Amino acid sequence: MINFDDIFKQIKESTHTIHAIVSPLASNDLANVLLSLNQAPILAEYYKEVYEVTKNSHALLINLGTLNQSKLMGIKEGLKSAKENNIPIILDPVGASATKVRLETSLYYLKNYPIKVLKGNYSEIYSIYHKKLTTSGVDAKNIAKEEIIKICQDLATMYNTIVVASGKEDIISDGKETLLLKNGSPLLPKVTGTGCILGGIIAAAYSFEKNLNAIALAISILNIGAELAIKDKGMATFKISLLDQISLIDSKTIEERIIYEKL
Ligand SMILES: Nc1ncnc2c1ncn2[C@@H]1O[C@H](COP(=O)(O)OP(=O)(O)OP(=O)(O)O)[C@@H](O)[C@H]1O
Ligand SMILES: Cc1ncsc1CCO
Repeated sequence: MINFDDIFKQIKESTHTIHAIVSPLASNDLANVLLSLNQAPILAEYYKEVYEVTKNSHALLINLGTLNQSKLMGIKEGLKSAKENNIPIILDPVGASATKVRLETSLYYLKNYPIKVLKGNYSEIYSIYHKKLTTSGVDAKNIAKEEIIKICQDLATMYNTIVVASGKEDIISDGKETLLLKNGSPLLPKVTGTGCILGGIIAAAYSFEKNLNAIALAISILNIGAELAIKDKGMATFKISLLDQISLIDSKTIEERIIYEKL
């Protein structure tokens, strides 16, 4: 049984600054989730201030959702600052399976910066590994879980990072240890930006403890929150109830409900 008591207590009792450069689509929910977990989100992305903001933060989350030129200039400053000031970088390669520029950008960041956590959905992780878009033939929905597990393990070793592949079952691997998490709700992929929110929770948890357990806690906060949320009153109520449950959840509830395998 994983014990989340200590890390959950740290998160709830001390506040870290999480610098998040994310899609505007998800930014409000992500910031509110971090606030509800007692953390301090900051969403600066103007290239002239990004270096300074990252330097004063405990983690930098880079999310490629809704890219544009000025955002890329900001991201470059954030990555430079994180590398020079030893701030952990969490990369969410949104859309790396869909366009060449997102895939190439993700691969460039992985090669040139110390990415501590790479978190994508199955398609994104598959595309990064094979350096190939899933729109060009492969249907990532049909990729066997076993194949994605092996990809996570290999990518983690190749880039000296922790890899998270999100989906019906979530995979976490540092190349040596691998966890498979089985909580969640089929309604989660019906709310846009839940993967982006997950990136924010992972960035916060990882800034407290740099290990697989922190990531497992982050995923469980979202997925068990979704299991507890109201599901029979429509999607808007589900989303609000999900945010409520995330703000109310405790480590005991997570330990009681988590379903996982150590591979
Ligand atoms: N079919 C499912 N059943 C249960 N949980 C799921 C399912 N699909 C996704 N999830 C959960 O939803 C969360 C988001 O994962 P998902 O893979 O949908 O991210 P994403 O594709 O990056 O999302 P988005 O693009 O909307 O930000 C994760 O916590 C994951 O475990
Ligand atoms: C729908 C969508 N479009 C760009 S980012 C995003 C959120 C899912 O990651």
